[in-house]
Amino acid sequence: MAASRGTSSAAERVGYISRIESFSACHRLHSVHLSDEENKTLYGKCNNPNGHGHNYKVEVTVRGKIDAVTGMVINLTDLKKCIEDVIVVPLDHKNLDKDVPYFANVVSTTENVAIYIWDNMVKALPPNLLYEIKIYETDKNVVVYRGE
Ligand SMILES: Nc1nc2c(c(=O)[nH]1)N=C([C@H](O)[C@H](O)COP(=O)(O)OP(=O)(O)OP(=O)(O)O)CN2
Ligand SMILES: [Zn+2]
Repeated sequence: MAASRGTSSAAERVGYISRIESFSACHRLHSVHLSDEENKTLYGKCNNPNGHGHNYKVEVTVRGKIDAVTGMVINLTDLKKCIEDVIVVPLDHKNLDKDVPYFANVVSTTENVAIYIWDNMVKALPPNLLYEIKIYETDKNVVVYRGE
C-alpha cells in the first residue's frame, strides 16, 4: 500500500542519533600568525603562557536511514567505539597544543577542535552518516560544526 501523504515508507525514514562524551584537556589560545603582543591583546586570559583547562562535552550526531530490519541508523556500540578512538584517546587528559600534532600550528579554539573531530570522525564512520559535532567548551560556550 502506498505511504499516506506527508509520511515515508519504513525503508525511507531518516533519523538522527547522538551520543555525548566528555574529555578534559588544557590549552592556550595563541596564534603563530600573530605577535606575542597581538596574541595577548586578542586572547587575553586565554593566552596565559601556562594554559588553562576545560571539561569539554562533545555531542556527535549522525543522520541516516533507519534500517527496516535492525531499527537503527547506526549501532550505538559502533558509534561509541568511534568516539573513543577519535575523541577520548587522542584528547582526554592532554595538552591540546603540545600533545596533539594537529594543533602545533592551528589555534586550539573550540571551532578548530570541532573541525579536528569532524575530519577524523568522518574517516572513522560509514560514508555520509556524520551530521554534526557540537562541543560545549564550558556550560556557556558552545560550538556547532557540520562540515561546511
Ligand atoms: N571564538 C572563540 N572564542 C574564545 C574561545 C573559543 O574557543 N572560540 N575560547 C576561549 C577560551 O578558551 C576560554 O577558556 C573561554 O573561557 P571563559 O570565557 O572564561 O568561559 P566562560 O564564558 O564559561 O566563563 P565566564 O567567566 O563565566 O564568562 C575564549 N574565546
Ligand atoms: Zn580555553
